[in-house]
Amino acid sequence: MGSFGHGSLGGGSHGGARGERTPRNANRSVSADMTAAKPKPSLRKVWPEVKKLARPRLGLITVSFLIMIVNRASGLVLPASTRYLIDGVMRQHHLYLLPWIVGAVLAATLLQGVTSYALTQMLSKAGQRLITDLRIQVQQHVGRLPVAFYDANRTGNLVARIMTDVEGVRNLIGTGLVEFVGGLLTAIFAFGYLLFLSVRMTLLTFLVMVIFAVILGRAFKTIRPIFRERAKLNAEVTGRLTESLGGVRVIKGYHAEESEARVFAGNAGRLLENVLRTLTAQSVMSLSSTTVLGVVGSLIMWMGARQVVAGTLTTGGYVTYTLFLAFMIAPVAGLVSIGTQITEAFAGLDRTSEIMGEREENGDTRRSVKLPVIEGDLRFVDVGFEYEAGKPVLHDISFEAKPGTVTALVGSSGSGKSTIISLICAFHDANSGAVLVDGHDLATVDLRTYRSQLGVVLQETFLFDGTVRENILFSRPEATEEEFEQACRIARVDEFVNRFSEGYATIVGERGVKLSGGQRQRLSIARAILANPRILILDEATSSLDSESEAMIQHGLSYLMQGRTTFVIAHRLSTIRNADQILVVEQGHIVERGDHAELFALHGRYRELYDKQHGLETNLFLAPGEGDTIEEVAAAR
Ligand SMILES: Nc1ncnc2c1ncn2[C@@H]1O[C@H](COP(=O)(O)OP(=O)(O)OP(=O)(O)O)[C@@H](O)[C@H]1O
Repeated sequence: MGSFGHGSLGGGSHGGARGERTPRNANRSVSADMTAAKPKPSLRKVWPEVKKLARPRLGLITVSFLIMIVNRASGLVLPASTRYLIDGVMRQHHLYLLPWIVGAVLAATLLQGVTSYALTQMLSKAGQRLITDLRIQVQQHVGRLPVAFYDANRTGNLVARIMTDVEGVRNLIGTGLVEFVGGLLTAIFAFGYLLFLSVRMTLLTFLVMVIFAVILGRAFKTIRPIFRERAKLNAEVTGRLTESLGGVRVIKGYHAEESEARVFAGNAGRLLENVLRTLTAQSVMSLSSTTVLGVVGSLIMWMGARQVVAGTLTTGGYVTYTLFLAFMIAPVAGLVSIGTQITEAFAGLDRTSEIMGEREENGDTRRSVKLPVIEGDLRFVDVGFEYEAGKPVLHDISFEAKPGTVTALVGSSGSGKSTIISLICAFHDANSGAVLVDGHDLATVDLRTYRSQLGVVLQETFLFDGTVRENILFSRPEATEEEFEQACRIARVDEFVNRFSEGYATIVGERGVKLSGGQRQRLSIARAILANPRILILDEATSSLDSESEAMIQHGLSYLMQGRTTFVIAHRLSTIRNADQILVVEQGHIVERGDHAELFALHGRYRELYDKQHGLETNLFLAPGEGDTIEEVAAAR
């Protein structure tokens, strides 16, 4: 049971923690698993995203470009000066030129160094800041997505979305961009100068380069989908790994380490295959660029030497030409690796924009009703609900829970109890009928104003690997020390915490592994007491805690329930007996309703469940008051 998420959220604006169940198909309104194959990213598709990112940084980008022009132009002074050095100084003995040439080269090199430094400082840092901004944005957005989205997407996948996918933009705004545009600029400068030195040789070289560019374009086309697949694979591998590391107790309990290792090895192998494919493509590219270099080099040698002999080109002109050619070709060849990086960046950006396009649960324009402090009157009016189209889970559910009353939901497994609770938490919207809170349709309510009045205590307590104090204050960080201590006292957290040497500063371990089940429960009750919700959801533990813990929890719970509209997925007989109304749910219908005495006398489904459970419970060590026989209870009524 308890499949509406395992978070124990004591109020606050949190939308619900990720449950640990296997993902089932999502609500229709939410996209299916985002790892599903999507068309490849294209510049046109991600361009709006690139523009959005670049706009606030236009000043920085413009200044960087100006610096880049200076940087690249100064880099060409050295090769350009060779011609004057050979022809003027060495051959014609114009020694007076030498200091000028050397001075110019020194100054240009210095300028190049300083501008390179400035560029890296400005752009790399801007790139890293951008990554952080994006991560924060994506995380916030993901936090505001509906529960159905989480059901359809694996946790590890979402982690990859937030942490890895955005990293690629560094290559767009940061160093990748500098190298790409810088390389292009150098190539253009060099091309102009080459034309000036020899039109024929340059045009021929250009032709070879164009052919190379076409090949390169083709290669990129093949390589891009492989990169996209890599991101997907990576997310899958991380996803599975996160799950199996989190479920280590079950894995060890079933001695499934080896099969997990096999799954991981298989996944890692698929990842390797993908990387190898891109490496093959990359090596083909670098092979072709080396070939181009060789072809062009021989061509220049052939034609240049003949021109020098014929007297149409000076020796200095020839040497300078060769140097410039290298300056033109090197960046073009470098574009190969930068191109790969930029392709990766596009793939990442595409995935980021996809997730940012998911509608937030509070994003519906209908959600405009801001709730004041509510009474806690909750009504279901002919509510129908289905997770998947055509497979209704709830049918015509109608009931009212008056402020301050306790409503217990009972029924067999899979009957729809958790789904009713999910609708109360507004994790899903009703497909037909309405859920009303103090008369307001929950589908029109601003979720922040509603959820802050909702408290949830689940059997699977959701704890962070922080201190006891942090975990309790999670529901209301601004609570005073007095309020905090009072909540701990009522929930009897103080009793066990005082025995810890670190007290409230004790670290609870991931998911609270360093606490016992009963201690975790008490902690989550303190959290809910602190949140002071108007509506309280309790998902009772099925496993019996020892009677002492049980009694302690019961004490906290009965305090917690006072004056709040409470919904319990009930397993404890005491809770069921004391509930103001019991709804018996079967196959998505409420088949019986009433209090314990009425339903008990009815001899229907409730009586059947009750007898069965009571039979079970009498075989257990029970909490005080829980072992009464049916006759006693009936007589007491
Ligand atoms: N996210 C989901 N996607 C699709 N179907 C779902 C989803 N969650 C629940 N269901 C289906 O809805 C039905 C009702 O499930 P629900 O969890 O509400 O039952 P339950 O009464 O709380 O059961 P239990 O006591 O075992 O937790 C079941 O048939 C279940 O398979």
